[in-house]
Amino acid sequence: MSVRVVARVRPLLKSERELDVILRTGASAGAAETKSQQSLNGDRKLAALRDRDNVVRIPNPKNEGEEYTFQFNAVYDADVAQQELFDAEVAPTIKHLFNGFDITLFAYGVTGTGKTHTMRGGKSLADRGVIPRLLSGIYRRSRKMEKDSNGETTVQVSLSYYEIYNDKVYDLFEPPEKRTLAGLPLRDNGGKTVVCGLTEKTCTSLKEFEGLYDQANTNRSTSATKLNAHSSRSHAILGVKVTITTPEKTRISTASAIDLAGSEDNRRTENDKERMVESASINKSLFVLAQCVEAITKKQHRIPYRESKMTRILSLGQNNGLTVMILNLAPVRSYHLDTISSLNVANRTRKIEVREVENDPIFKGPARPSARPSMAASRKPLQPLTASVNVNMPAAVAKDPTQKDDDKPLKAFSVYSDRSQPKPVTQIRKAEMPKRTSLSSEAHPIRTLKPPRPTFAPSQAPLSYGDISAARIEEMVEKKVEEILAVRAVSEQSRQTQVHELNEQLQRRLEQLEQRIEGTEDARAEGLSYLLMAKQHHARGENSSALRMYQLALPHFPHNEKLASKIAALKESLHGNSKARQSIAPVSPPKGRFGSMLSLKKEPTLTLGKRQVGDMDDDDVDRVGGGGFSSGEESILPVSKKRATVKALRHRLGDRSALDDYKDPSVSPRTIHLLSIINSRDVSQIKLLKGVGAKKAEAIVDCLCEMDQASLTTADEMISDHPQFQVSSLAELSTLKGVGVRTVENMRNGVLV
Ligand SMILES: Nc1ncnc2c1ncn2[C@@H]1O[C@H](COP(=O)(O)OP(=O)(O)OP(=O)(O)O)[C@@H](O)[C@H]1O
Repeated sequence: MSVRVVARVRPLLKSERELDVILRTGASAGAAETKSQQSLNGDRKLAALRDRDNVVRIPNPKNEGEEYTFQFNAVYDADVAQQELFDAEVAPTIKHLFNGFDITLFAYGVTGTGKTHTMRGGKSLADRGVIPRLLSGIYRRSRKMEKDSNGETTVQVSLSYYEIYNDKVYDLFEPPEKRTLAGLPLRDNGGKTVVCGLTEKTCTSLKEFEGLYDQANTNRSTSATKLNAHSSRSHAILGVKVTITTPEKTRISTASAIDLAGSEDNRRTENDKERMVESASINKSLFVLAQCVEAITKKQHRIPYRESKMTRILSLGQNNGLTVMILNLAPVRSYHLDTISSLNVANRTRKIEVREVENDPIFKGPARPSARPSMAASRKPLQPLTASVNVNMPAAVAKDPTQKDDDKPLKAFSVYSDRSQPKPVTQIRKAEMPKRTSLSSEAHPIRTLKPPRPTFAPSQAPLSYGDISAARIEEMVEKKVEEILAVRAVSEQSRQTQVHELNEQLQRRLEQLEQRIEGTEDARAEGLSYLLMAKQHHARGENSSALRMYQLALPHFPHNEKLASKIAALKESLHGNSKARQSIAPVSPPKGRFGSMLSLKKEPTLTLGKRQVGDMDDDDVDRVGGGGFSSGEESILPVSKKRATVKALRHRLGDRSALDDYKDPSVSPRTIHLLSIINSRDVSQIKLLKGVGAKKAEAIVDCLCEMDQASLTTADEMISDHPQFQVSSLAELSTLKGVGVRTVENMRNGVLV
């Protein structure tokens, strides 16, 4: 089953104007069909609840005359009440939770779009959000279940609540002063990511929950930003563990309700230093989430879950059960690009499949047959007979020998063959084969050797073969089987000990590694990431932000002269010292025989201004807000324009010289010049290239900086203005994030030498 993605458009805030509304909602052509199908499937009530719009339309930022259309499972307009959203999207998941499925509900969207309002909501009954309503539903169902079973079934609800703040995990049930610098570590446990040392509180009623939840929320990191007076500065994850115990079994399932922090465009936030760091961390984790979504939908081998704690915990596409994503949207123009970016991520998320697997119950009492066909399942156990049966053995033999039943041997226990595992069976049989033949009631070639049955007189009991009595045979079989079982038990025990020891060793190593990474190396990594951010800001010409980041890095590298002089230079530069500005300016492209950027055609900038939606190709995925436009069928682009673009591209790719250049950069001065511009990491120059806008230029520089970071190990290397990673060919250039063959061709064609 795929992730269910629903969009919710928030109403206008007091500061916003009707005039600026750019989002439109509506129904797609196939919506009616889907609804009638749902009704046919019998879920009429749910179908009625979900009988609503399913499409969001937003204008093309470059051409207001065109609209992009994004289709979701449902779309909730600004006038939709909390209750309505809950009834249609969350209430139906509760029964799955009680059937042993895990459920994940998460709110995603730009800052100030209503995620916290949706998940937590307000204080009044009508304003309550998804989370308190979910708990209310869980308690109601628990009570009913307990009542219907006359108290035989009990349901226990326990809670954990934590936040991921600056990529560190903190327990929200603990006061902030108890937090450690490194936060709580994560572990992989049977395919699930778990937070170690988290408080788990048993909670017996909604009232108790409200007390705990409200108190914990005071521990959550929130602040006022320019875009939201109560902005969440962290991702908050509430885990609701439901344990259902019946006389036979115990089943545990978990509902995770996640209020993600919102992405922020720092050109609009005017964030201070602290907010900036938070914002960088929030944006990074959301960027990783978008990358994970993209990698999953493109079926890539590597999904970068581990690059952020949030994605590791969310494990989108790896988690079992049901997942519902609520995409929160602001309807106004000031969110235009961010909204398109969110719509794209959500659109891709719809295509992610989640395994609909319920958690295994734990049975009480003796071991139950496994649901999975296994050796244990196909094997019938040894069935010991009671002492009284043993006592009656002679009597049984004394029965009328003509009766068919009497042909059956009497034995102290039955041994059944283990068909799918012939080896051990052969072992048992081998040992007893000659004797067993006489005990078998079935036709057997050796049977002829058996003394004729009628010759057995009652006085000859117990049954004997030669000198060996039946009792002796049974005794031998029993002994042999016991021996085999004992050997097996010993080897199983030693195997388990080995596995246990190995697990412990691995655990120890893991802990050491984690301590290294999260402890001592954490500080250094944090310092390096400030330097990376500084570099990225610097490349974009955002010198004051760059300075802030360098200053934040300083405590991590206190004796680094280069860093100190960098900060001094930036300070001077910001104070208008043109000399200093020159010294810290980003690396300019080499002005060699191929000329400077001045020799570039003026055309790229002009083309960019007039660029139409139809000009977008697959390489444009990250053009807007880092999220990119989906090439999927829901992002509707004018088909004729698409065709024209493809045709033009084919024509260009058909150009021999272009292909030659692609293979060998050395052949064309144009190629070398293009690469020098790219390697300059100068956003202001790169964005002038044909087919590259400011966003794409930033994405390219960010990508190069990240590659630098990957190849850099010291702060000195990081501070250095000499980039480490050099793009050396067009092929290499086409592998950068957000760039593809077509973009490269575009860029190259725009370069004039
Ligand atoms: N459906 C809605 N109805 C009424 N008010 C809403 C709705 N959605 C959002 N709001 C209001 O919009 C403002 C921003 O909402 P909220 O704080 O929930 O945003 P957010 O996405 O959680 O932001 P951040 O990511 O910064 O935490 C709040 O004042 C909230 O009350």
